[in-house]
Amino acid sequence: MPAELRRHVILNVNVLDVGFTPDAWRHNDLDRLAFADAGYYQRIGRIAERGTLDALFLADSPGLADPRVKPSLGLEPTLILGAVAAVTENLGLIGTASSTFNDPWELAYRFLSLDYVSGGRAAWNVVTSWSPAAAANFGLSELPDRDARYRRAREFVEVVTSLWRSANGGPAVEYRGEFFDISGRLPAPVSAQGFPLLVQAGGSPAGRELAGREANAVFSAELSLHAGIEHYNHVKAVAAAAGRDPAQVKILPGLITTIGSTEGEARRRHEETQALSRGGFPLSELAGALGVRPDELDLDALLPRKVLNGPPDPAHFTGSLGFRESVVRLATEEGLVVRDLLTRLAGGHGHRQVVGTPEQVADTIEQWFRAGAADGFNLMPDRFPDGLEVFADHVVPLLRRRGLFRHEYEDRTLRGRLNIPISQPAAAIPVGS
Ligand SMILES: Cc1cc2nc3c(=O)[nH]c(=O)nc-3n(C[C@H](O)[C@H](O)[C@H](O)COP(=O)(O)O)c2cc1C
Repeated sequence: MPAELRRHVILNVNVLDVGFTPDAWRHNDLDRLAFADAGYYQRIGRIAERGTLDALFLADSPGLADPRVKPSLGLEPTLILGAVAAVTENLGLIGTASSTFNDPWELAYRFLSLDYVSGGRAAWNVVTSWSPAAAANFGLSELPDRDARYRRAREFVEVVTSLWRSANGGPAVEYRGEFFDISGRLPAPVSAQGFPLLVQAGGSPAGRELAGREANAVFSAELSLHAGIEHYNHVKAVAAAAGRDPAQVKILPGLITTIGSTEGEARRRHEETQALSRGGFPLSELAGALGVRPDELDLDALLPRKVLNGPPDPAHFTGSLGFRESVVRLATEEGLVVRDLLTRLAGGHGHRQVVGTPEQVADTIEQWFRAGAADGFNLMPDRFPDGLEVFADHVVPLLRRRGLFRHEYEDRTLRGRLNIPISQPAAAIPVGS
């Protein structure tokens, strides 16, 4: 099929906890520990496949979150994705793993094995992470600064992709870098799609650079169409400058959805979840994302100058610069006081949110896709599983009718569906250039 006929919106479902509104776990209808059960992900995977979604996406934070904020248990993503693979046939499987903490050989082995057993459906989402608690779990006294994390990420990606290419008789890897010194090859077989796709999340300049040079897809956080277009064009331009086809890097912002059969019903559902919030948490989360203390934010005032001037020390502010920029831009463009900003962010996630009917959700998706702000979305339903069910059963048919989404899976591998063939090995890029 010609490439232009295959071009449609890419839709992944991002499964975090019991849903994306921060206090969804307090809802009486939900099992707050459901996400500590592999069957939970399998049920969601089946719904996603019913809606012919591209992939199920899992974040990862290899450290304990504050249990006073929400239930803090997690299961390792590639293992859960293996369980989802067992009950699905086509759904892609995207797992997040940090390049700051893992070992590249071990990670390459784990993801290629997942890719093989799933029939070529896996992707690795590379992140550089932000949590000092996670760093301590890996024996680091502090989180390395952003520059060092991204230097390591570039080497890590190069080693992992070289190892994937070494599988099944490919060339052995001889790598000497600032962080890794490796002679090796992988014992795993190549998969039906060759090896996993590479996704990236992190919107700082270094993050966008890594994405444009290496990634097949980017999970971004964008609140306005204008910012979305800018990010989209930036990453595509980096890809072109690196000698890549810009169409080979797909931009997928997060999209939080609260859907009702009428706008009023959607609003009531949204307000019901908001009402579960017990204060404190959203403000502390926003403060952390901005790099200030909660008491430095006045609920009835605009963001303070200190915030607008940038993070106190960009090298040591450990949060995501991409998230931060997205939130500050929204507040300044729309003149929001902190209280209104918190409502708009539903907890400081920095992702676009739609509360409305299936038509309104489809309209947003179509608008961003046609405006060149997104190749698709990482969907973040307010609650699972019903938030995804209503998307699969009511939004997907609308997108199909508009010619924006597939009616059935056209290829069993993720690479085939996204039309991303394996490229020749890229020319080596000197570290730090
Ligand atoms: C959309 C998005 C999703 C992210 N998901 C994760 C994740 O699952 N696990 C993690 O450790 N870090 C995650 N990060 C955080 C980044 O890895 C981290 O903040 C890092 O410092 C780089 O972000 P930056 O380039 O935006 O500054 C995510 C960041 C963004 C923007």
